[in-house]
Amino acid sequence: MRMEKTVERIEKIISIESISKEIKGRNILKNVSFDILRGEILALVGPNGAGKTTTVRCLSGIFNIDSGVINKMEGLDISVMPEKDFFWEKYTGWKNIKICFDYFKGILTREKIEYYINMLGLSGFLTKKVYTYSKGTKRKLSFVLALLSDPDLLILDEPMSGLDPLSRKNMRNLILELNEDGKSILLTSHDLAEVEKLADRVIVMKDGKILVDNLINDTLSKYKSLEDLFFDIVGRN
Ligand SMILES: Nc1ncnc2c1ncn2[C@@H]1O[C@H](COP(=O)(O)OP(=O)(O)OP(=O)(O)O)[C@@H](O)[C@H]1O
Repeated sequence: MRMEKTVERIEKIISIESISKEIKGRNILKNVSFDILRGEILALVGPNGAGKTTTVRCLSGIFNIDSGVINKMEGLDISVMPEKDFFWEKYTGWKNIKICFDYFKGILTREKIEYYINMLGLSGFLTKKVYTYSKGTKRKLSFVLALLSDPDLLILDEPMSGLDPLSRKNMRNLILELNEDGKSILLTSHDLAEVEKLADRVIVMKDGKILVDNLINDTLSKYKSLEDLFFDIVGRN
């Protein structure tokens, strides 16, 4: 994980205390607790079905929690890039951006939006209708839409799925830039090499529970890579 960065580890912007969520009679989240700290890039990893997206949905208010508490700092602006893209598919990329831009009353300048679009290599696609986009291009548009509210906390649910290697690198650089500009970031990913490059802290989930919280370089240094640690911890539990 990133060695060179000093994160202010004091200010909790979100505190999740023992949340549980049942869906269709199954306990999907079981007493999940963790904090999100200002200025950090926090990654949530875990096998398929671990409960990462459910956690994100509880945080963003799409799901109500059955028990526990989510304390958010007052005035905190949160934006979510959902796992499943949501667009007006019959409109062009530009029109989708315009609708969200107007909704957020143009908080971001046009220059800034164009910068994001160029960083992600999206400019050539925006005059085309969204239903014609590939999976990766949709992810890039979804990312831009999530940025239009200029949030304090950006929640990215598998932002890089379907992206080619160059697009991944560009998105990674943009995430790092956004973080340097002061945004806190929570992301989920299956790409552990990518997580190692991005995250300040990693949480490992499985079966609706947290196996490891606060995974930082000290713990990781005992392993060759985050992937090795993941196989060890997830395999044992
Ligand atoms: N709407 C739903 N109806 C029924 N089961 C659901 C629903 N949403 C989630 N689940 C179940 O909850 C569990 C956790 O799913 P979730 O999508 O949160 O996991 P995940 O860690 O994000 O997985 P993945 O890595 O595959 O995206 C899974 O067993 C899933 O089948």
